[in-house]
Order: sequence, then structure tokens, then C-alpha cells
Amino acid sequence: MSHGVALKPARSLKSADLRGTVRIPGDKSISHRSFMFGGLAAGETRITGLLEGEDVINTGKAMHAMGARIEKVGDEWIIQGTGNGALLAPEAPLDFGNAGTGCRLTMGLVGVYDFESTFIGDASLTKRPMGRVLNPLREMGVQVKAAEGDRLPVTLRGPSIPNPITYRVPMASAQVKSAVLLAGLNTPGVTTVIEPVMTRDHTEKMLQGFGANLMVELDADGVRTIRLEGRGQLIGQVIDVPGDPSSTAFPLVAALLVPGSDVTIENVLMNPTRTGLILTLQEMGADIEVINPRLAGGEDVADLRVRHSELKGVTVPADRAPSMIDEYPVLAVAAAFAEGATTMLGLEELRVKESDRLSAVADGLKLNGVDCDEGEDTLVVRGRPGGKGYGNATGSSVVTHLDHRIAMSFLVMGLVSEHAVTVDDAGIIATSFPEFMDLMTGLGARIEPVESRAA
Ligand SMILES: O=C(O)C1=C[C@@H](OP(=O)(O)O)[C@@H](O)[C@H](O)C1
Ligand SMILES: C=C(OP(=O)(O)O)C(=O)O
Repeated sequence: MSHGVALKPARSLKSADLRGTVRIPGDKSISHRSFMFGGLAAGETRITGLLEGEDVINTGKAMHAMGARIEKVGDEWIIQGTGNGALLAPEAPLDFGNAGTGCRLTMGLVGVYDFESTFIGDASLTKRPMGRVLNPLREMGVQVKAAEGDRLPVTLRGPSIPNPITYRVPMASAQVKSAVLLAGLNTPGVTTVIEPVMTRDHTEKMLQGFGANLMVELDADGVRTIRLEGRGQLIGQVIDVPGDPSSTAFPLVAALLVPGSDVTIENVLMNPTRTGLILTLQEMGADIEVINPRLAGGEDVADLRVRHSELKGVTVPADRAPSMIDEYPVLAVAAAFAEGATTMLGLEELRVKESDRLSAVADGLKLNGVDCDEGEDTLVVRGRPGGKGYGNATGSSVVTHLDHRIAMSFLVMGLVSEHAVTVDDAGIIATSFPEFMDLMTGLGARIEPVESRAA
């Protein structure tokens, strides 16, 4: 399933107050890994709460193409895995659509096998850098054919015996860390990943849960060393995927911005590697109550009660970026309605997401009358509480560049802007949050199709 560049009808969201209690679909990172590890493990894995967005479904299709049996029975996904080391050569290119996570992790997972696998994706994924994963795979002995600049399409062929490596991850990336560890699963000996800056730790936790021999050591400077013993056996598990904090961010920011709102979001993943946005919004003065924090399936989970709040600008330090990397577009929208300036630092990774998110956000803000400055790896937004004059009265749409988070962020902005905010492609939202429009309208937002000159 990949998106063309055809524009979907432009839409804008409008709202009086937002009220109600909602559950957010399952976490995308955990859902991808549930399909991958379930597909690889020996025996049966049963998954509830899986995110059924296009990104994750493409990972399921890839695992199926490599021998996993996957079916949905009622609310449960049931997987019969191949057993470690027993993936089959895919007969056709694996199409990951829009998904960096699905593509990069699977490159690690299957790239070390002694057969060919080819990876393709949509126009967005084809522009994204794959060298960050291909370089460590080359060190492990994998032969790589790639388009210029280490872009898709990529074809990999593993050696008869891969080399276990020690790899220091050069940028803050859970995808790179995970790709090397997954390559280590089918490599004899110990694969070591050194992570100077901690990123989301779902791969480590879930591999341990599936029975891998994986150890994490933390030194006094916060550097993590992860050691994985290859060629062990993973055993099928029962997984209940908690709600995605990155999707939660959209109704959460909407409730903060729309006067009179009072929204409860249940069963949200609160893993500390994912909660940077909540901390930042609380520093800005947001009324977010964390209710009934609990442990579920080894993860921190809680319900969040969010009430409309007057926000003020803050500085978001660079070292917080990994814990909220996908939330900057919607934070920038919140900042547009805050009193004073919000300064976001350490944003270099935003340039290599589904779009160049730093420039996509700055362009969208400027189009809708927000005062902001885009630096090389920084964004400063000078807010205007109330959003007077915001929006685009001429009907120009925000260009989403096949980026779901840009689409959702600007639809949230439209809830409180004086004039409509439209986006050129709402269809791309289905990659990560197909229920977004229904969930927002269920809380009281109205969708207004708008004549778009861009369309
Ligand atoms: O490992 C993961 O599940 C993810 C890691 C992050 O990417 P990077 O590793 O490129 O930072 C994040 O942006 C992405 O949405 C999901
Ligand atoms: C960056 C994201 O995803 P991916 O890298 O998997 O495409 C995202 O969902 O914001």
C-alpha cells in the first residue's frame, strides 16, 4: 500500500469544546516489533491492541512473505513464527510504503541471511537515508546494492556466516540501534551496540520478553552498551499493545488549545523514553493529570486527563529530543498559541523523517500567519494566544509531503485558528492513525471539506 502524490480533498477541522473519553490505537513502534518478533519466534504469538495502520500492516505483509503465518481472529492477531534463523527468501520486493521503522528494522532482521531481499517504498521513503543501517550491515559482511546516496530500492545479500560487530550508533536513532541488534539475532557470537544517547528501548525490552539473551549496561556518563548473543531461540509471546503516545499527542494538544475542553485519554504508553512531550507541555503550563499509572506487560501505562490551558513559551533542551522526536510538529502548533517564544533545540533528525519536518513545519506555520524562525537544527515559534488572524483565508493548503504528522498537526491547528487551516492530503494519516478523524469528531470536532486551490 503506497501513496501516490495525488492530492486528497482538502479538509479542515473546527470545534467548540472537545469533551469525552477515548482510547488511542496501539503504539506503532511496539506494533511493528510485535509482528517482527512474533514472525521470527518459534510457536505462537497472540497480539491484542495492535495498530492497524498502513505502516504496521506492511511489516505484517513482509513477515508473511518470509514465512510467518499471520491471521486475525476477532480482536486478536495470531502469528505462527518461522523460528529464529528460518526466515524464507521473499519472492518479490518487500514494499514498506511510508514506513522508515518497518523498512530499516527488517533490513537488519533479514539482511544477514544468505539470500537476496529487496526493499522498496513510497516517494517519501525512497528519499530517506538508508546508509545509517546499510553501513553496519556492510561491516557484518552483507552485500548491498542501493540507489545513489544509499537510498531505496535496496537489495541485500548476507554472507554464509555474518560477523558479530561492536557498533557505536552515530546519531540518536532507535531504528539504527534496532537494525543492528536484529541483524545480531542471526549472527553467531555477541553483537554489541553502544548507544551514547538513549532512545526508545522497545527492541531491548521486547527481545528480552521473547527470550533473547540480551544485556544492557549503563555507565556513569549515561552511555548504554547492549550485548546480544546471536542464534538463540525466540519463543512466541502474548502481547497487549498499549496506546501510542505519539498519536495521543494530537487529541492532547487539541484539548489544551480549544477553550472549555476536558478530555481523558486511556491506556497511554508512558515509557520514559517516550514522554518528553508531556513534560514539555507541563512546563508550558498544561493541565495534564496522569491518572492511575500502572505497569502492563512490562510497560508503564496511564490515563491522561487534559483540560484547556493557557500556555507559555519555554526552551526545549536538545537532550530531550529523542524522547519526543515525533512530537515536534504538534508541539510547534501548541507553541503558536502560547504566550512568548518557544525555542526547540537539537532537531537535526527532523530533517530525515517522512518529510524534512523542520522546514515542513516552519512553512506551514508561516503560511498560516505564525511568527517563527527555522535554523539548521532549531525552531523558534513566537506564539499568539487566541490565534487571532491565524489560518489561511485565501485557501492555500499546508503541503504535507506524504507526512502524516504534518497533516494531523495542522488539522489540530485549524481547530483554534481564526480562519480555516487546510492540508493537501489527509489520506496519509492512515499510515499511523487511521481513526484520527473519527476520534476527533467523536470528541466534538467538525470536519469541513474546503475548496482548495492547491487541489
Ligand atoms: O524505532 C522506532 O520505532 C522509531 C524510531 C524513531 O526513528 P529514528 O530511529 O529514525 O529516530 C521514530 O521517529 C519512529 O517513528 C519510530
Ligand atoms: C518518523 C516516523 O516513522 P517512520 O520513521 O517509521 O517512518 C513517525 O511515525 O513519525
